Amino acid sequence: MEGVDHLASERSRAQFDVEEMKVVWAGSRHALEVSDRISRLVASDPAFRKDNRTSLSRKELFKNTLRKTAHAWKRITELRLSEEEASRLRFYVDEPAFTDLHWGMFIPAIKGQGTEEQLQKWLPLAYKMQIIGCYAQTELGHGSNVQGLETTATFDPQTDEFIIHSPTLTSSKWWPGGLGKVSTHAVIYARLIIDGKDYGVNGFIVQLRSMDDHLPLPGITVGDIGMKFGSGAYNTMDNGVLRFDHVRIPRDQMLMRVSQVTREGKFVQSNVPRQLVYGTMVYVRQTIVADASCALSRAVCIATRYSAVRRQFGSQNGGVETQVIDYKTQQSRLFPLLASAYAFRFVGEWLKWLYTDVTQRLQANDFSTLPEAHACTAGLKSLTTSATADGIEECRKLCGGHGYLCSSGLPELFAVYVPACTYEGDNIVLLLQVARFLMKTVSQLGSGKKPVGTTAYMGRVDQLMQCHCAVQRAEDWLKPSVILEAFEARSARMSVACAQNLTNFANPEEGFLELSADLTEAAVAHCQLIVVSKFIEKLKQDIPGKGVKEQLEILCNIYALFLLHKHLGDFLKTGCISPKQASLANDQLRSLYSQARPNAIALVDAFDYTDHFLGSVLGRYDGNVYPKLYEEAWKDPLNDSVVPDGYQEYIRPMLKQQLRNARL
Ligand SMILES: CCCCCCCCCC/C=C\CCCC(=O)SCCNC(=O)CCNC(=O)[C@H](O)C(C)(C)COP(=O)(O)OP(=O)(O)OC[C@H]1O[C@@H](n2cnc3c(N)ncnc32)[C@H](O)[C@@H]1OP(=O)(O)O
Ligand SMILES: Cc1cc2nc3c(=O)[nH]c(=O)nc-3n(C[C@H](O)[C@H](O)[C@H](O)COP(=O)(O)OP(=O)(O)OC[C@H]3O[C@@H](n4cnc5c(N)ncnc54)[C@H](O)[C@@H]3O)c2cc1C
Repeated sequence: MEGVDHLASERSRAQFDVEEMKVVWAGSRHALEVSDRISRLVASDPAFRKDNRTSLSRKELFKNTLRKTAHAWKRITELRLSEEEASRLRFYVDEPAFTDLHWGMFIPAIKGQGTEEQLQKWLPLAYKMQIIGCYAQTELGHGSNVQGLETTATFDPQTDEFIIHSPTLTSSKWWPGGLGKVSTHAVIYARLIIDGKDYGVNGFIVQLRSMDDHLPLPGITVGDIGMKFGSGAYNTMDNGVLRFDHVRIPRDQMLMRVSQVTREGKFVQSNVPRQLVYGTMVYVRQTIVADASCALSRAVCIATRYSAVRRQFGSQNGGVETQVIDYKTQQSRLFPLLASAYAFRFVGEWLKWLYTDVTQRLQANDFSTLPEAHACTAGLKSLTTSATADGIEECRKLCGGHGYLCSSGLPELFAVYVPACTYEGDNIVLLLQVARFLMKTVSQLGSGKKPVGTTAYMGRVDQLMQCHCAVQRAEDWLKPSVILEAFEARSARMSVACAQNLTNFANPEEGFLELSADLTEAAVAHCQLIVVSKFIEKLKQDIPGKGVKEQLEILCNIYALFLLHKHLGDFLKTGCISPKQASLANDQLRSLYSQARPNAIALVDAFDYTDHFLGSVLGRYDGNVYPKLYEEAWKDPLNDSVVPDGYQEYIRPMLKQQLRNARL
């Protein structure tokens, strides 16, 4: 029935103030106001319609994206939206596009690695979109191994230029989003060569296309790399291939904050660490963590609402059947994901703070926290994107058969999201970076250098190697100190075990390769500890609103105990908890699911997603699923005609043949 809220009774069961929870989710009252206003603006604009994406051809899809991005830019300028509002608008338009890379990587790369003069020259053009840029680092032959990039930038002292060249097929730039068909400029990464000497990989601004007719400039070959996973999905993006044939650019187009090349061709290293060349990746990894909570919460919102609508079995005396959300198995799959969405939100907030802090320190030439910022952004990007990709797929299964329909919104969400496990650093490669950081931390423990920040707990390693979990009753697992100690002990013991095993190898690098699978597990344990501890820290804040803090406490405990249950092997093997304590944790978890159950719908309402943004018949706010699913099916282009195209050519002759055979 139109206009009826089928989930009203669910909403009436909520034991907390949903409006206040919306503020917590958004980060502040101001952020909620902006987000709410902009999401409604996008939802009410027919130009941002997105329900037809899966039936468009690649060319139509791409042109449609160009139209939407142009319309979005028009609205941003007409309404004079602030940077924050404009970024929310792009978010709610919900279509991967070249603008993600322009605003998300090209501009940050210039900001982070350019000199003052370079910022003055390039940023105004980029901010007004008078140039459109992308981030061209990855090549056909190398993505993870940035030091293995082959594109060269050779300094020519005669003309005061760099000659950008792709010496091999594998040196072709491959993957950059926005490169294939749109970008006029790129920040490219190439090996700096002066007088035959290789100074490693640096960033350069290169114009790719003419500002008059958009044709590639001389010496440049550029195009799209082809269709990607899923229909619609990430195919709105023109991931590209790019080759240079001795393309000349002025010397002042090398990004020179980290290192400079003088007019005489002298290489000068600033007093900033070389790793700042990788700075844009640190920035984007941090935004990807925040984005993980958005993608996961969206899938969870769909699966939770649908689980309350869907009924199967359990009818007594002709009464209504059981809502599938009431099955404990459904709860044990769904509620940890709901809790993870909140956990990732808060760790994302914290990571943003860490990133801002490290940026301010870098400006004051304090580089001391850079290794930690790198390890945290790399590790949390890996942890949250892997969990989110798996979580979206789990939500699809939680919705049964209907979850497989594009109209559920889940297949497209999954297809758009999964590359996050690969881009901006393959998740395993990133965990190995965390592992290196942990091994370094452990190796320095006796040296008097006290571990700080997220590894401060390693400073109590002696105590953590000995401690015994104090849990005697299931309720003891609700104490934050108990949870923290278990996670700290597990992480410390796994890292120390790896460090000890490494000493069995004469060559530490060989040892690192041999033990890399164990090392990634230690890295995961450390990153999970960060997420759990930041959730617990969040709960120490003053959180207003009836019942809001209590709900968050339930979610925090679900998150931690679910992880404990999932990684029981780690906790038992390292002797952090006993089998009896593991079973008490499980009892507590079941009880927490029961406490979360009446609040589940309200907890996903707190994400404040419009039906337009969710793009899911199953996740509709009003729960009016069946009539809309039915309606949606008839909109499929296959149903445009009752008898399909191809009947005369293929079906009819086959049927006739069968008839003839039968008569014989
Ligand atoms: C809310 C809305 C948000 C929306 C968000 C949207 C944003 C837009 C998203 C758009 C979508 C897709 C974009 C995708 C873009 C890309 O994929 S760009 C390409 C990304 N590529 C990678 O990530 C490559 C991964 N590889 C690397 O990062 C490095 O090569 C690697 C770190 C793996 C290894 O580098 P090496 O140089 O070989 O380093 P090591 O020898 O291992 O280490 C040397 C030391 O440097 C330290 N290090 C390494 N990286 C960093 C860093 N980034 N920052 C600081 N420090 C770093 C490392 O720890 C070593 O330190 P040590 O010597 O041990 O002290
Ligand atoms: C949708 C999408 C958008 C992208 N956008 C951009 C962009 O805008 N700009 C850009 O420059 N790039 C972009 N990329 C490229 C992306 O950053 C790389 O694909 C990514 O960094 C992974 O590198 P790779 O492809 O070389 O993977 P590989 O490193 O070749 O990975 C292959 C396998 O090898 C494993 N492996 C690799 N090294 C190690 C190791 N040391 N130890 C153990 N295992 C290892 C990996 O775990 C993986 O299983 C994009 C990629 C995708 C999919």
